[in-house]
Amino acid sequence: MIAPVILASKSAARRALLEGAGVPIDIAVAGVDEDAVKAGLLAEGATPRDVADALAEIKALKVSNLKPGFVVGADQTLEFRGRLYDKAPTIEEARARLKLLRGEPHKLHSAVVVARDGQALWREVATATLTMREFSDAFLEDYLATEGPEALASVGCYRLEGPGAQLFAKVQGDYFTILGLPLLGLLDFLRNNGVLAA
Ligand SMILES: Nc1nc2c(ncn2[C@@H]2O[C@H](COP(=O)(O)OP(=O)(O)OP(=O)(O)O)[C@@H](O)[C@H]2O)c(=O)[nH]1
Repeated sequence: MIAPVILASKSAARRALLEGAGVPIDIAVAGVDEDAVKAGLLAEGATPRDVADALAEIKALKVSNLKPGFVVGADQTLEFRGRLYDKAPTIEEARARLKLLRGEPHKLHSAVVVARDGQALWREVATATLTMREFSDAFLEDYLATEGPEALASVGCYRLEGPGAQLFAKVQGDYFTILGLPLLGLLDFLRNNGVLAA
């Protein structure tokens, strides 16, 4: 029996991706004050991509100092016109966000870091570019009524694998990256380190 990998994330999508791929995992939420870290990094001029990488590392390192074995930390940031956007806290803000992104391309930066015993061993940051179509206000209201609080759980106010697919004209990038985890590189690391069969 191989030791489970620890996923330092509360993300249901990340858990589903790993368990769906057959990776035995335990969950340990890092409890990092992400807003404070993000504000500090942005004040120093960090890019949205850098912020995702740094947060993934902080979460992985924090849990790896507490628990043995491989610890996976992850983070995803949304970049629109060079600016980082966080999850929308309310449906009203989700509405405003989707109207902002309507008809335009935005980027999702998904970072993953594997750590063990307080040391980062491997990392990857992958970026996808998604272009929303010019959906109507009426469509948006139906979408928000259908998606409800789920729209607040993801950084772009959508689940690509769900009703969110109807928001898009074009998607360029890796599906797993969009859902929040550069999975294929992580699976490669796990195979190269004896966790998964090669
Ligand atoms: N199901 C789904 N989730 C998505 C999609 N795009 C982004 N997400 C989720 O949006 C969230 C991005 O926020 P993060 O701050 O990286 O992660 P989190 O959910 O807060 O969880 P932590 O790793 O504990 O920080 C992640 O849970 C992603 O899995 C998508 O298309 N589908």
